Amino acid sequence: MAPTLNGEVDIVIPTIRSLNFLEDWRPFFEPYHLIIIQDGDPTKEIKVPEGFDYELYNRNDINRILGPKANCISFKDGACRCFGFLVSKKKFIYTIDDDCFVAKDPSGKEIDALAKHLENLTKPSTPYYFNTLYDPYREGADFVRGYPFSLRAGVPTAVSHGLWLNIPDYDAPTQLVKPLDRNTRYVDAVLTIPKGTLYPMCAMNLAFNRELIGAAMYFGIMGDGQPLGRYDDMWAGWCTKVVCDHLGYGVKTGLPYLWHSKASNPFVNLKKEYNGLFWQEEMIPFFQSVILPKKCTNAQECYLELAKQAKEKLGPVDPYFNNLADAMVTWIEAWEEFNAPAKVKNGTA
Ligand SMILES: O=c1ccn([C@@H]2O[C@H](COP(=O)(O)OP(=O)(O)O[C@H]3OC[C@H](O)[C@H](O)[C@H]3O)[C@@H](O)[C@H]2O)c(=O)[nH]1
Ligand SMILES: [Mn+2]
Repeated sequence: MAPTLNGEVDIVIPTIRSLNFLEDWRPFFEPYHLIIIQDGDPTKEIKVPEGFDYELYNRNDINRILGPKANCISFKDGACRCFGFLVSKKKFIYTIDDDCFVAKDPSGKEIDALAKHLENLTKPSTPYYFNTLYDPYREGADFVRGYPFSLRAGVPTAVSHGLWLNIPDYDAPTQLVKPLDRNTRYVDAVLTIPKGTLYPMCAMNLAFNRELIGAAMYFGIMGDGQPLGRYDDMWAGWCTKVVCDHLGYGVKTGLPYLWHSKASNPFVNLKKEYNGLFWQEEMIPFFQSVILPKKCTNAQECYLELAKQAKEKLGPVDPYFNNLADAMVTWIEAWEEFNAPAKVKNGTA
């Protein structure tokens, strides 16, 4: 188990509701610093349970801190969470939704999701050759026969994507036709997503190495005033995976699980994600075809190149993508304002 890295971790929570869920996480989260992004009406008071060390930002704060660049941070969408990624100074970020609670493993033991994410992030990934016994660095497992020794050191892990029991993260059409579906299947595995493969990244239980990939973990312009919503984490997932593949970092998915307690309204969701259901048939082939030049040697440089290609290739699909590409550039400008560009070479920050 990874050591407690509480000096190197920020927990980022977007919220429009109450933060009572933190009581459930208190044993695991109390040693850590929270960055709370209050979305929606800034005059509404958000109560944080006693005993937590936190900073809280509402829309007025975001506008005051970023000035004109604030227009790259979404309003009335969970995508606002990436402001927390921007202002953090820590090496690791864990982001969690406010309707997610502590899950139990099949033995009935409470799952310390954050500790498992930190373990995932501090152990290597294996994107170049699939290990059929899954995570080879796990206690009681290893590389199987036929696995090349030249690849057994693995690569640095940039993203740890956790899963959810109970309410599954379905898109609106699926949720509308299968409202009673509950995820009861606990799969005891952590997989490295192979190089060249994209995946639908969900932000409700997500951790990443901010120094390696933070600059590319931008959640786009979604929600209020935008023709797209609920594709914030999808866009960030596609961008970060392409950047990780280029820079030689790994992305893991699987354990840890948490308990997703609440289904959002599928009718509201359908309106938010409607364009995305069509556009994803264009967005995904775009990311599958992206080639980043060798001169891009860190996440910021890769991301600016991605913004350029997204404007060229997706702008003709809809003018929204021109605005999104511009917002990606603004994000990097803000990122570099807040963080002296981390010159990351060979995966060590
Ligand atoms: O306008 C908003 C709406 C929500 N939030 C915060 O975002 C978190 C997710 O919200 P919620 O749990 O209601 O939505 P889900 O459909 O379950 O979430 C999925 O889709 C949206 C996101 O991508 C999310 O990561 C997915 O899990 C929650 O903390 C809300 O308080 C907001 O800030 N502004
Ligand atoms: Mn939810």
